[in-house]
Amino acid sequence: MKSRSGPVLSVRGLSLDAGQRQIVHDLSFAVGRGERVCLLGESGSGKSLTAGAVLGLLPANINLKGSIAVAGHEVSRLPAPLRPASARVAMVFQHSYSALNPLVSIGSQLQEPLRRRQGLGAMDARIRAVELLAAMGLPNPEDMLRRCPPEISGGQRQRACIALALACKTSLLVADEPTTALDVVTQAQVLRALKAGTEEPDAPGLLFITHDLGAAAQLCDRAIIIKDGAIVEAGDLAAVLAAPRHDYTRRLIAAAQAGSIDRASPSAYSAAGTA
Ligand SMILES: Nc1ncnc2c1ncn2[C@@H]1O[C@H](COP(=O)(O)OP(=O)(O)OP(=O)(O)O)[C@@H](O)[C@H]1O
Repeated sequence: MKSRSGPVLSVRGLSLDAGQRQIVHDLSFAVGRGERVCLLGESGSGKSLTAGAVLGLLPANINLKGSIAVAGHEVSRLPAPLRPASARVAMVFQHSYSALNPLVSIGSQLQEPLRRRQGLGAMDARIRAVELLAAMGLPNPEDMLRRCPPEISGGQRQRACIALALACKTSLLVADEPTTALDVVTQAQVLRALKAGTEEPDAPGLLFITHDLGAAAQLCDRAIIIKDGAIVEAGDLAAVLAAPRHDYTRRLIAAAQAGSIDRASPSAYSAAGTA
């Protein structure tokens, strides 16, 4: 899917260090509205810290250089709570429990941002909450509204988290390893939910943080491959899979083929040059 307007996220010359230790080096990339971009790399390559910088949630000991603009606002030095409403970023975490209050019903948690951020009245917020849960492929969304997070499965909870992120109506959604804690069938449901949620006409751009090339291939339009905190390759995901230019990318593809080829886009993988 092509970007529908100017970038909702523009990262320029981003470097992150922890004192003497340089962790992320001079990253530059952009995400357009409605575009799904993966930041893909092995464990420890700097993906989560990059996501933290975009979200305004960096640990206190990490220093930042460079520029991050969300919906046109420069936010690199603004922690999340100080950002203007139009530059807020919604987030889906790996562990769905950490994003939800276990004692409050899914319906109440969903309706809160629909009322506060979208200005909907009680009745319209309830209708929209049901629509969002249905769009996530959740069975019996009316019933889901009444349930509390511990009363539903992990995959259902993660899809409720995606609905909650979409209810915030931000221009950018960051999902950091949202399928890693789930089994293969549930992963596919969550990836479908993310796809559905980012396909509406006014959908947010998605930055999908993952080490799982198979998951990225099912969801994303464009890939940014990161190794040791630096971009080694970036471009249209199908093109990267078909003709990887960097040895590291070839290794990621080979590892994905060896581990989970059945989950990935078969056409992309059959075309992948994995010398
Ligand atoms: N607050 C911190 N202070 C110092 N070093 C840190 C800090 N947070 C992370 N690091 C280090 O920075 C590097 C990148 O970490 P990061 O969490 O961004 O990697 P990642 O690619 O997201 O890995 P994973 O997929 O395992 O989460 C790692 O070596 C990590 O140990």
